[in-house]
Amino acid sequence: MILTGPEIVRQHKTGRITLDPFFPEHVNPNSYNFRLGPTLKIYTDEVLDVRRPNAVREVVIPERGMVLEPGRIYLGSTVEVMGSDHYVPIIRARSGIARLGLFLHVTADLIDIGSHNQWTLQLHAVQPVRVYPGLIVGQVTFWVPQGDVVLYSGKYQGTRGPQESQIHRDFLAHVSAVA
Ligand SMILES: Nc1ccn([C@H]2C[C@H](O)[C@@H](COP(=O)(O)OP(=O)(O)OP(=O)(O)O)O2)c(=O)n1
Repeated sequence: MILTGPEIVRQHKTGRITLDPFFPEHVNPNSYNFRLGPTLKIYTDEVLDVRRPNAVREVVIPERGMVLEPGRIYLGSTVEVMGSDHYVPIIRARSGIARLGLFLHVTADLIDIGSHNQWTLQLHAVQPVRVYPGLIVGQVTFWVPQGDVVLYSGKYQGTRGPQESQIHRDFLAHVSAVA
């Protein structure tokens, strides 16, 4: 079951949903719009490695905008700190952004219950597209879970701004577990 816009507002008022900052005009019929934060991280190596940390450079998106090129992943983040201990958030692009061929995430739309963060966006452009800091790029939906709730306590908890992949930490833990 997905929450409607008015129900998102109600649950935000009671503190069961975090949307910070909150703007009433960002409420949609069944989602809440979020904005693109001011910084992007770009991997500097051509070949990425799941076993190791991958170096990034950080850029600030100028007010005049920045063109995202195809063939790269740009890690951005939401301006808003969002989350819920009661509902499952799923993030999507706004359709106006999708209609320009800009992906907001690369197959990672699911947010854990209990993840209260500025979430990381994996921006991927089909053709060159100019973006601006604070652009209203995406929307978050909230879904009613069924079953016992276990709150997220993973490696990205408490983060702010774009976060590069930490999957190498899993790999090392896995290797030492099976060795
Ligand atoms: N596009 C996304 C998707 C997820 N997240 C955040 C919120 C999620 O609760 C957290 C972890 O997501 P996953 O469980 O999908 O990722 P991992 O399994 O890699 O991380 P962990 O081991 O911490 O669970 O990352 C994010 O910021 N941006």
